[in-house]
Parts: sequence; C-alpha cells; structure tokens
Amino acid sequence: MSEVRKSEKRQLELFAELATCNPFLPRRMELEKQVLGSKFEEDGIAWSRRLEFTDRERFNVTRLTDAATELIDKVQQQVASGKTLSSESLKHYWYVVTYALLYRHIVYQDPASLRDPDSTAAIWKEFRSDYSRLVNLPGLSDEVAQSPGHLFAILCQIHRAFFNIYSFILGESLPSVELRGKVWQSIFTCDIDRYRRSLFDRMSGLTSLITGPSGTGKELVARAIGLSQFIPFDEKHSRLKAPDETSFFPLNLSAMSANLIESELFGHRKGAFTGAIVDRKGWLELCPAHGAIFLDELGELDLALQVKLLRVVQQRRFSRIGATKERNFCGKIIGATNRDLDEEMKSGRFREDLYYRLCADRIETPSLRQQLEHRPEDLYFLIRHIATGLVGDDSDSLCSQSMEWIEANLGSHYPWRGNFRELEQCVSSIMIRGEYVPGRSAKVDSSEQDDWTRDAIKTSLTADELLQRYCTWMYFQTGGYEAAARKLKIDRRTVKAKVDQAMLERLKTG
Ligand SMILES: Nc1ncnc2c1ncn2[C@@H]1O[C@H](COP(=O)(O)OP(=O)(O)OP(=O)(O)O)[C@@H](O)[C@H]1O
Repeated sequence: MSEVRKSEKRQLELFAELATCNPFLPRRMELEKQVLGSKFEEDGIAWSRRLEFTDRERFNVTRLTDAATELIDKVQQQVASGKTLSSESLKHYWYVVTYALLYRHIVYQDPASLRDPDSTAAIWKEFRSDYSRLVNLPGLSDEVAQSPGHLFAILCQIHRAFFNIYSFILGESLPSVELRGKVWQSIFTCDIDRYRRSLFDRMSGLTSLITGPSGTGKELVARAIGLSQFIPFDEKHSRLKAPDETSFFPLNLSAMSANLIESELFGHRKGAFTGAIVDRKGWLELCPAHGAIFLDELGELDLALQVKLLRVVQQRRFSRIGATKERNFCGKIIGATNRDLDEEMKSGRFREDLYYRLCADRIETPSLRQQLEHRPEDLYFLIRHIATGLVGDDSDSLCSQSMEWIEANLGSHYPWRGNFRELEQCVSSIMIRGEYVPGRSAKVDSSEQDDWTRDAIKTSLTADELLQRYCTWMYFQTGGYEAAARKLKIDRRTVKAKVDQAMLERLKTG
C-alpha cells in the first residue's frame, strides 16, 4: 500500500508546526504565510494580535481554518481509498485536527463564557461530535490522539492564556512581543506537545520569577500566568472543574510586617498569638490547584520567612502558625522583584538556596525606554490606551494633547524612569493641569548633563565645545535636528555638524 501524496504530507507537516508553535513569536506569521501561499492576505494584521477580528483580519483566520478542514478531508479520503500514513504524518494529522477544533469551536468564545456551565455544555456537545468525526482515522491510536475531554480542557486553556497575555501586555515593539512569547512559554513551555501529554498538571509545581524595573508590568505578567493555569474538564457534568472562587492571590511583601505576611500566607490556629481568636486559613490553603500566589517585592522578604517559603517551594508542604498538622500546597508560586538578586545574595539578604529554587523560569520585563527605542510609535499607542482608560471613548483630544506636550517638553529621548506607571501619571497630569512635572530623578538623572553644565560653569569649555555639547543636549531632548535647530534658533546643518555621537550615546544609556 502506498502512502498519501507528498504534497499532503508536506501540508500536514507545515500545519502541525503552525498548530504547535508559540502564537506570539514571528515564526507563527511565517508559517501562516507558507500554509496559505498566495491566499495569504498581506495587509491583514497577524491574527494573533487581535481578539476581536476585523473582517479584513478574519480573512487569514477563516482561510486557515478552511485550509485545515480541506486538508483533513483530503487525507481522510486518501486513507479511505487505501493509502497509508506514516506514524510521523499521523501525529501531524492529529495536530491539524486540534487546530481545526480550536478554531471551529473555541476561539470565538468569550473566555468568561467557558466558565459558565450552561454555555460550556453547549460548546462541548458540538465539539464532542466534531471530534469523533475528525479523529476517525485508522491508525490514529490513543497514544497520539488524546481524549476529547482532555483536549477540550487544553484548548480552553490555550484560548484563556492567549486572551490574558494579549489583553494584559501591551506594546508592539520587539521587547514587548518577546515578553508575550516568554509568558506563553511560562505557561505551556517551549514544547506544547510535551505539555499536552505530561506537563499540563505539573506546571504549578514550578515557580516563576519575574524581574525588571519598577512599573514595567511585573504584576501583569504574574496575573497572565496565574490566571492561565490548566483546569481539567469534567465530561460527566460537561463543565470545567474550576471552583468559582478567586484563583490569583497577590501579596505585596514590602507593604506588610513579617508577622502579617506569615499569617496571611500560612494561616493560624486559634490562640497561636494574641489576636488569633479563631482558626484562619491562609492563602497557601485557600489557593486552588489551578491558582497562583503572587509574592510581589520578593527581594524584601525577611530571612526567617525565606526559610519557610523555601520549604513550601521545595516540598509543597506547610502548616498553619501554631499548628503541627501538615497540609499540601497545590497551586503555583510566582515571585517578582525589582532588586538585583545577585547583589542581594552577595550581601546575604537573599538566600541562595531559595534563589536556586526560583530561577528555572525567569522572565525579565523590559523598561519603557527599551520598548520606545525599538518602536517610538508605541508611545502613541500606549498613550491612547491610558487616555481611553481615563476618559473613555472621548480620548482623541487627550491623546493628541499628551503627545504634543510630551514632544515639546520632554522630547523623544526622555528616559521614563518610572516606566509605564510614570507614563500613566504623565497623561493624568496633562489631563488635570495641562502639564507634567517629572520627578527629580527622571529630570536630572544624567551624570553626563551634570558634567557638561559643571564644566561650563567652571568656564573650562571653549565656545565651540560648549556649542557642541549644547547642541547634543538639545538634540537628545527634542529627538530631531529640525526641532533642536528651531529651539536653538540656528541652522539645522549646524546642529547636525555639532552633535557629538559619543556624548549622545552616553545620554541615551543614562
Ligand atoms: N506592558 C504593559 N502593558 C500594559 N500596561 C502596563 C505594562 N507595563 C506596565 N503597565 C501598567 O503600569 C502600571 C504598573 O504595572 P505593574 O504594577 O504590573 O508594574 P510592576 O513592574 O509590578 O511595578 P512594581 O515593581 O513597582 O511593583 C499598571 O497600571 C500596569 O497596568
């Protein structure tokens, strides 16, 4: 017996890669193009960047779903007429089936409706019968094809994770795109096939550590990971096995005393300390298996509590304060810090053994400046998001007012030391007062600036050196030769000739 045609085998292979790749990384787009060939709509934005598709964007999504259906039909027909599939191609066929099921039944659902038992039951019914039809291929053993309930749970998780990552983490610059890609990996790893087979219910045992400057979205990343954990599906009752309770528990360690943190996390027994008048469950006990505890400002955790936390992370066991009974912790721990943990370990403020229990899954959030250096247009996009949050649909005028004010007063190289949080404050302040006064550290943080103004005051600069440095400073502030020339009231070419590239570089890197 001969195998199915080469062209179908190649399509199966391509589609399988598409169905299993990280949807946030550029490879996804390349694969979409390869699968659709000339049918790919070039000006359709990557599907993976939208939750609500415009008609134009829908082109590629719909065509890919149709292509998957067509491919499945062709392979089924060839197999029915006596052709065979190698074990490798059978595996690829299975991935195409999972792709088709995801797009035919789940992707257009509001993720919240998948938590509602009534709507889930209806979706599941259709999914189940489609599944039976598509999986009906000789040789597709149970080893390759997973049970419909398990697949349904995984596809719902994929949809939920995509929604969370996409809607929480904004920005189109490469650092933002890569950040979304990494968050996806923290949930599904870099091998989603292995995840589906054996890791889906083990990931909560692995901690995630998020580092990066203040105001760069570490809590958002933690939320995206924490709210996207695997929830099994109960086929008998046609619903996801998730209690309705909260599943993300954020704890800001810098804002609480060591005693309070301990009591919040571990809970206590009645009489364990003054004020413990009743037994109380802590978050380690309340957190469900698909939930997460977020320990913000982890670098500030008291050393004695670090020892206790190490035990939870290592053995997944804990007891309430004042109790001897041991309990299991089933959720996930996510930590974040803006401190340099290497430095903290060197100075003995952070335990090495705890660090080495936390560092397998580490994510670094990029600063706003890194994002804007890569893609200055993001400033407008982020301001629009903030302005919409402040004034709703009437955000156009605040958006342009903010852009104009920032351009005229801060310039395009402004360092945004407070990151996204500072940008939020800046737009709010422009809305209230028509201006923004940067904090001292953001305004005069460049030692380079101190150097040249100090030299000028000390009268140790020649007129030409002074002009050179002043032109460079103005260019740095305004972001363009034209704008700098206008402010200095000199010719643009003079500014261009005077800008000192080495000084400019030092200014940019702070
Ligand atoms: N990439 C981003 N996309 C959308 N919003 C963001 C992003 N980064 C930060 N923000 C917003 O900036 C504010 C601060 O974010 P968040 O609290 O997550 O930062 P953080 O890094 O945890 O800060 P800190 O270290 O001070 O706790 C929030 O309002 C958040 O919504």
